[in-house]
Amino acid sequence: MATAVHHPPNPPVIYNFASPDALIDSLASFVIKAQKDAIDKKDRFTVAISGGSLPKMLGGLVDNPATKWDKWQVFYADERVVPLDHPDSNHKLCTDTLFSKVPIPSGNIRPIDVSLLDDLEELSDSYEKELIREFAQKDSARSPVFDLILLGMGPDGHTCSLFPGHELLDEEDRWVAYLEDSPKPPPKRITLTYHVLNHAARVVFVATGEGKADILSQVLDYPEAGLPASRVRPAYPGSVYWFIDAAAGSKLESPTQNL
Ligand SMILES: O=C(O)[C@H](O)[C@@H](O)[C@H](O)[C@H](O)COP(=O)(O)O
Repeated sequence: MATAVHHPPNPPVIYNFASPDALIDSLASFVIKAQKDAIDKKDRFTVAISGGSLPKMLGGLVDNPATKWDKWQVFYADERVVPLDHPDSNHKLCTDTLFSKVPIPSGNIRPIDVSLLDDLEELSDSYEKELIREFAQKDSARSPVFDLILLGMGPDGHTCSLFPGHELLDEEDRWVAYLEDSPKPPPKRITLTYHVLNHAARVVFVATGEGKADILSQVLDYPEAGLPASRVRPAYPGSVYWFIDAAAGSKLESPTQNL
């Protein structure tokens, strides 16, 4: 009987750009390539997207004829527990910044169920069920394999709503979890867990600006410190990519590549 070979995760690939504008163009090309791979294989493209500065870095997809929006199935990597038209909502941010500018069918975007805002456990369960419908039922998979997860990183090394020292860093069973004590406001959020992040085919982090330089070095040069963003290491053959600009990369010791 053949023995299963345990392959270690692929090392992070770090793409360094002279400016945010150059990054935006290359990121769009990367996303289009991932989209093509996914559609060729299964005629749909599953994407998770975070808030913060990330959505505006996807501007290269607007008016881009290669984007097949009707094939996208979009989930939120994390969401603040607020109404969808609230200024803190990641759905509102992504809609205002990106989705309102492109022909994506509204049914292809999965916001949280706002009838459950008062019950975080029910809310995160219902979002997990959305993922189960998308992945377990369509792909007959035991774990969700997103084609692409697009993430930012906060100044403390958090990603999604996974914060340093928080008990959710050890959540191994849930696909979606909730927290009521986020150190970044607002306090109530739901988030994808590492179970989901580390089963993805591709995770892309985007980090730009001098303000990210110190933490980027800690996350990438000293992964053993275990900051939340360092723990995103998709299982083989998945990969994690970092799209950074020169300012964010100014303190980095790890080797970077041009794209
Ligand atoms: O809901 C959120 O707060 C975000 O999803 C969060 O995880 C964000 O991506 C990081 O905090 C980075 O934010 P910036 O890109 O704005 O630095």
